[in-house]
Amino acid sequence: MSVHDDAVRTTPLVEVVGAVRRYPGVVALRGVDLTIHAGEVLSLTGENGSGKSTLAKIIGGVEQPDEGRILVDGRQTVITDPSAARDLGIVMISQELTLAPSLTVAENIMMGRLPRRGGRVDWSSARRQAREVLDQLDVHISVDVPVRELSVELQQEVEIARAISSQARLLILDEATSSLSEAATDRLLELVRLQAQRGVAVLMISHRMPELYSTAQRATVLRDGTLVGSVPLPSTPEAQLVRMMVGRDLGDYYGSREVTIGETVLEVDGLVSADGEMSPTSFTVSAGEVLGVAGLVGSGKAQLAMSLGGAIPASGTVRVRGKDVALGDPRRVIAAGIGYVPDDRRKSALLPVRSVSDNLSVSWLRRLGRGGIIRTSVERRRVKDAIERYGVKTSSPGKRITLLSGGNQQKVILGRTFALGCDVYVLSEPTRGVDVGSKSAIYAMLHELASSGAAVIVVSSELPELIGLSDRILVFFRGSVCGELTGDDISEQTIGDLAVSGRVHANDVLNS
Ligand SMILES: Nc1ncnc2c1ncn2[C@@H]1O[C@H](COP(=O)(O)OP(=O)(O)OP(=O)(O)O)[C@@H](O)[C@H]1O
Repeated sequence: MSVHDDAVRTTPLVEVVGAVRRYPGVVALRGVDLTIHAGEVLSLTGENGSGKSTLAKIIGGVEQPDEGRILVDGRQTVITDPSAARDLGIVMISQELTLAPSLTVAENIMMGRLPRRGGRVDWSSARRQAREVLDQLDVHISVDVPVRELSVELQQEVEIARAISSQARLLILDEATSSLSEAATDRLLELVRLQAQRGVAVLMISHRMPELYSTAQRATVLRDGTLVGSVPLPSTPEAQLVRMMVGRDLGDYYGSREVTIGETVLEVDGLVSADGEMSPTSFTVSAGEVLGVAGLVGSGKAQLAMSLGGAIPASGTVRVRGKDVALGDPRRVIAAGIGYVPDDRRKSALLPVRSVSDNLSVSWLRRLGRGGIIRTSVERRRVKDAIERYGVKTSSPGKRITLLSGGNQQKVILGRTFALGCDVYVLSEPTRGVDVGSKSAIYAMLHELASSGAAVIVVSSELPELIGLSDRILVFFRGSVCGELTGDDISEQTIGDLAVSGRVHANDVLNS
């Protein structure tokens, strides 16, 4: 008998009964129940804004329910704050990093439970324990460097190391894999399975279906703050789970369009990123074409998007409809007709203290400019149209953007960029954090942009998405393009081989 079979017969580790959470203008949870047992991996799924993070925060002590009860080991409990949750063995890892940037890796991992000897902190033991847990995660960094010197991905790994080493009884992962590389994601999921075998309960929020199907034993589905139901995994077909989430069949998920490739719109010649991570790169993209860009983390694909979007210094030639684009300056890049969506929305795309409305209109105003004279009624209508068109879930256009759920923030960024009427769109990880239903709507919009004559570049680490959308795919390996695929040559196998080794293996037959 598995730990899971055992678990479901016993008292749940955590039980939420009738949770209600209201925010100004929105009821995020409307009486939701959830149970999770020791040794179980439970996936919490649902569309953007359906209440998943709110429920996770209630269990993690970050938010208090307005109504409802929480039972831990069958006993009613008030989880007043995250430290009370930690005392109960509940540890949450979210997308927002909670590390102390000026402290070292070891200090962060061991924070709050530094080993002592003779009344003093035993630093050598602390460093050794931190090292051991990083080794488990296969993360090879010095435990003595301050966390602020690490990349976002490595910081996320330190966060995970801290949670894993804290002897948690319930681990909550709120889209914890979204900024991890493929390899790091695989390692984390393996560790999740291992923790569950040891009796730890794991509550996992992710919009990536393959992750849920490979790791969770059950899915609890929320829609608009209500519980739709719980189903076993992996035996529940994906289409059924999606229907529970979005309330309808998604049909032709990636969509399609009549591909009419027109004249060359974008010419890239010898483009090099100043950080040296991308070697000279040349290609063209035509009107009506969707060009996919694949590659592992660190392959140079992110530098391509950032260089084209003006987010990092770069040299070489980029032309839009024959006109040179000034590189390294986001404003001039937009003015030259390139709409860019970066992958790190929190850092570089949002105006965090401003409203949904301001965040939607910021780039229109920049592009339309006209001395800053825009009639507010016109702008209000544009904002309202964009909210409807892109399915942004917000109680009002005046709501502060950071109070929207993560996926809805992403839809605002895409919406404002799509509305620019550019010749070229460069979209880096466009559907990160976006739910399945909205992904499908975004794919339809990408087809629409291409059909209307734009040249679209999609940089993505999700292969099914790239394959479903692209007419042609460039694969990066160690800083350069190592392959260009079209038609039947496009497959997960060929892209994967090129991305990992820079070449196609003998058993992948390429049409030459
Ligand atoms: N602090 C807050 N103030 C106001 N509204 C909030 C706040 N936090 C969340 N909300 C709203 O509550 C609803 C549920 O948000 P929540 O973040 O729980 O959704 P989610 O299912 O996790 O979405 P996603 O998949 O996009 O992360 C949304 O409408 C959101 O805008």
